[in-house]
Amino acid sequence: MTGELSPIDKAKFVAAKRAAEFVEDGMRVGLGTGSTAAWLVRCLGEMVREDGLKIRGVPTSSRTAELARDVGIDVISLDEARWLDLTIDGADEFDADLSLIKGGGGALLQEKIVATASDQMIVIADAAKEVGHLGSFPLPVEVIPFGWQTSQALIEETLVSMDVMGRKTTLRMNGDRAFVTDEGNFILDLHLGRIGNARQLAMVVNQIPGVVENGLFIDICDQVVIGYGDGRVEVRDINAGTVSEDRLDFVEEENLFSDLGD
Ligand SMILES: O=C(CO)[C@H](O)[C@H](O)COP(=O)(O)O
Repeated sequence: MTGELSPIDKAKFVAAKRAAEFVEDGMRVGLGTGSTAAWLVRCLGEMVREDGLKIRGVPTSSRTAELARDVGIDVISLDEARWLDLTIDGADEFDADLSLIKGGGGALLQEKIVATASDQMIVIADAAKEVGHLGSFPLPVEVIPFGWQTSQALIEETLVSMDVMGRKTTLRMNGDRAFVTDEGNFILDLHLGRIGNARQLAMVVNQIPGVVENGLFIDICDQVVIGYGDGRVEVRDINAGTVSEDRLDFVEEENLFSDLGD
C-alpha cells in the first residue's frame, strides 16, 4: 500500500504519526481539519482501538467529527470539554515564529477557537508549508453572508490603507455557489503575496463589520512537526528551536492507507 502514497502524503503521514506520540491517556485533544489532520485522526483512532488509549476529542469541523467517530474516538463538544490539553492541526503556511495561515479547508473559525482553548497547539505539516514570509497562500477571512460585498469592499480599502502588496480578494466558491462554512458563513480569500505585519493585519481585519475571523494564527502555535517525503520528521519548538529529528518507517497498515485525504 505504501507505494501508492505520494511523497506529500508520506510527509503528512509521518508528521501526523510523530505528533500522535504527544497524546497521552486521559487527554482532551483538539482535532484539526484537513488532509494532514485526517492522518492524525486515523493514527489516534488506531491507538484507541489497538492500544486502549483513552482520549476525548473535540473536532474543529463536521468533516473531522465524522472521521473521528468512524475511527472510534470519543467525540465531545468544546463546551463539554471547556479546556483542552492539546490541539493538533494542519496549516497552509508557517514561518520562523510559528505564525500560521490556516483556513484552506474553510474551518479556520472553529480551529482558532479550539486552538486558543488549549494548553498547547502542535501544527503538523509537510516541509513545503514552511515560508520566509506569510502571504503566498491566500489569507482566508470568514465573513457573515449579510452584506458580504460591503465587508469585501471594506477589507480592500483596509488593505490599501495598510499598503499591503496584493489587494485582490475573492469569494470562495463551491462549484457555482459560495462556499459555506460549518457556521453558515462565507470565506473571502485575500491574495496578498507577502504580509509585512501579520499581527497588525490580523487585528485590523477583525475590526471590520461582518468579519468573523481571519486565518492568521499569531502566538497560538507552540510546536511544528515537519514531515518529509522520505520519512524524516523534525519537531520544532517556539522556544527551543529544533528539538528532535527522526526518521519514521511507513507502517503497512491497510486501514490507515485505505482512505486517503479528507
Ligand atoms: O486550516 C486548515 C483547514 O481549515 C488546514 O489545516 C489547512 O488547510 C491544511 O490542510 P492540509 O493538511 O490538507 O494541507
